Amino acid sequence: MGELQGGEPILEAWNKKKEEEEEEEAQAQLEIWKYIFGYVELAVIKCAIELGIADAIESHGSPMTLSEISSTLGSDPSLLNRILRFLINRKIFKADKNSDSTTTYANTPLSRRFLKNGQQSMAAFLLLESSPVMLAPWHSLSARVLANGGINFPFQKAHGEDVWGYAAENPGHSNLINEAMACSAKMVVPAIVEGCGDEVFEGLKTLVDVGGGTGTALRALVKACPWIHGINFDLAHVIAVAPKIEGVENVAGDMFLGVPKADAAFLMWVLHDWGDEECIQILKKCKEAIPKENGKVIIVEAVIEEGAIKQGNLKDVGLMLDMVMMAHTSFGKERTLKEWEYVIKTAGFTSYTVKSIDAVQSVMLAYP
Ligand SMILES: C[S@@+](CC[C@H](N)C(=O)[O-])C[C@H]1O[C@@H](n2cnc3c(N)ncnc32)[C@H](O)[C@@H]1O
Repeated sequence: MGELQGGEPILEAWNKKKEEEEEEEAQAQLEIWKYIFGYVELAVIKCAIELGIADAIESHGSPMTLSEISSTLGSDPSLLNRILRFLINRKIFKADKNSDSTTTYANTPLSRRFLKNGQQSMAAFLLLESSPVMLAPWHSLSARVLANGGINFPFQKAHGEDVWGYAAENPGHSNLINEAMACSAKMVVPAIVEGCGDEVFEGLKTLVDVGGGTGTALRALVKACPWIHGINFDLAHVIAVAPKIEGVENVAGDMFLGVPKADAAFLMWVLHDWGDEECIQILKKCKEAIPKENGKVIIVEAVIEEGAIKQGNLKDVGLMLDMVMMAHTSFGKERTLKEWEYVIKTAGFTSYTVKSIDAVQSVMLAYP
């Protein structure tokens, strides 16, 4: 009897463990397909953007039937039906049965991110990441990891030069990058202004956006803070196609050689493209460009922090971006707060603060 009483909990624990293992096995068998066919989502969404499905529904102004969408797009209705079925299953579009039993298709907040234009459009970003140029380097990621300190950069291996050199020589790809960055800038700048705009921008007369692309971030910033004169600073091939924006001056140059003088320097999604040594050089050039007494460098980047600053899904986006940096740049990476502190302090800044905003990135203010 004594033995049985002692044996029961052991048996129970053994059964529970077995059940858990079986559950994990079943889950793994389900999840594995997600990874095997992971590319399907990206490819079908790219197809939907190229077809202009969300745009067609949006300009129609109300939900559309399959035949209406397919005649607007000039597409094969049965193939389009299968594309829509896939995207509806992922809740990217919505389907409703009407009283006359016809089905109509509508946009959702998510499908509106795939409109070709508009404040919330992220279509250009998806088209960049799914372009053959950006997909090719992923095939050499393992070679990069095995390089053991040797030079084996996936982007160079695929295209013969780094991403910025390639962009300078391929205007089509450069445009894709500029448009993708503009999508993200349109989303992030309002989050910065809302999250900590007073502290960051008040009192600034001039602000230089280093690696500012075609000026989308400054366009939004000078609109929100009209007392600021913006200097949009980027490589010559980017500035050559930057539009004229009221309150913003376009300046071409190389941030490793020098940065135009201003009350503050703004660096959004620039430092993550570079290794520590390069970040320190860029930050030193920014420090030379701002006043010693009250200048600051505004760094807008993800902070990969173990649970502390950015939680949940946004943390996962930061980790995905880190993989993107590994595939697309030579030494770029997403950094933990400790790693940011290292580059900021080594570049000669005496103090810094970090603000969390409603975006993948946080705002770090570095003071000389
Ligand atoms: C990832 S994009 C970020 C663009 C913009 N800050 C944003 O967040 O939308 C990096 C930018 O750095 C620019 N860049 C790269 N090397 C540069 C250099 N040596 N000097 C100035 N800008 C550079 C690129 O042309 C590109 O516009």
